[in-house]
Amino acid sequence: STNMTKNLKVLVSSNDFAESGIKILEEHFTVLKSRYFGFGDEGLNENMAELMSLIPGCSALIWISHHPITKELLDKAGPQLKLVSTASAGYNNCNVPELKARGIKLSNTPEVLSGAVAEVAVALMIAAARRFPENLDQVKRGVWDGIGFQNVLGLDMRGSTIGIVGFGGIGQATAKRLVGFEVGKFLYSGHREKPEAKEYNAQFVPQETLLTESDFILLAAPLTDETRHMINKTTLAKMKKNAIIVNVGRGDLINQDDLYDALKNKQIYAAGLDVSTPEPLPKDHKLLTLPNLFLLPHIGSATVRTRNDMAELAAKNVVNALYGKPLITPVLP
Ligand SMILES: O=C(O)C(=O)CO
Repeated sequence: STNMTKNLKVLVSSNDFAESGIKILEEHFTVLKSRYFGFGDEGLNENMAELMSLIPGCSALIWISHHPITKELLDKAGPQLKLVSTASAGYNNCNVPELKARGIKLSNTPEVLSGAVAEVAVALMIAAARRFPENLDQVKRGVWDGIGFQNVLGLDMRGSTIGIVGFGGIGQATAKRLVGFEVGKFLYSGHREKPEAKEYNAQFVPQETLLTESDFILLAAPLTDETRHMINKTTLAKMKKNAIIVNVGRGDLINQDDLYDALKNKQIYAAGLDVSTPEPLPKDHKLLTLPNLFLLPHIGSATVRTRNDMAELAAKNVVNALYGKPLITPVLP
C-alpha cells in the first residue's frame, strides 16, 4: 500500500524530468532529484558527486544520462536497489552484465519515442540531401546562390534506395513516414527478417549489400560491440558516391575520423547526424567545418509529448518493479 511504499526512495538523475513522471512516482514513493545530469558531459564531476550523495538507500533509479552505470555507483546505492529505469530507448551505457549479476532489473522506454525520432530521421535525410548547411549559410550571408538554375542542387529522395540498418521501432516508424516520398525501395539489415517489413516491401539483405546499393543509409541500430564503428574506412569505401548517411542512434556507430575523410574527399555525398562522440561536439571540431555535414544536438526524442510519454513509462516501470509486478518494457525482467 501507499503508506508502506512511501519510505522507499527513488532517485531521478535529473532535476528537469517531466512533471507527469514525477507525479506518478510521488503518489507512491519518496522522490529525490539530482541536479541536471543529462546526455552531455557539462558539469559532469560536480553533478556526479551530488548524485553519489543522494543514491545510498534508493530502491530505484531513473537514469536519463548517457553516462555509464558503474560498479561504484551500484555499490554506493546499496543492495536494496531493485531497478534501473532508463528514460531512453538505448541502454548501451547501462552495464547489463553487471546489473544481471547483481539481480537488478533494467527497463527502457522504446516505442513511445519511435515517431519523434523518425521525424528527425526524415528531417536529417532532407537536410543532407538538399544541402541545408550550405543553403542556410547563403541565406545568412545574403548571397542566395540557390536561385541560380544550376546552383547548390541537391538529390531527390523520390525514386531512391533507402537502406535501414536496424529495422526495429525507429527504423519501421521512419519507413512508414517515408512511404509518401515515393522512394524507389527499402532495404534493411539486422539479425533477422522482420514480418513488419512486408508492409513496406522492404527487402532483408546482408549489410554489405545495403551499404553498396543504398542512396540513403539510415543508422537506427543500438550501439553494441558488434555495431560500434560499423561505419568506417572499409565500409565507407563500399558506398555509392551519392550516398547519404543518417545517424539517429549513437555517435559510436560511426568512426568519425573516417567519416570526416570520406565527406572531405567527396567519396560520399553528405551526412545528417543527430548524435556524435562526444556530445556536445567541441565547437572547433573538424566535422563542423564540412559543408556536407548537418548535425543536430541529439534532439530525436525531444518533443513535449514524447518526453512526457518517456517520463511516464519510466515512472510506471518503477511502480511495477517496487510493487513486485512485471516491468512494462523490460530489458532485464
Ligand atoms: O532514447 C534514446 O536512446 C536517446 O538517445 C535519448 O532520446
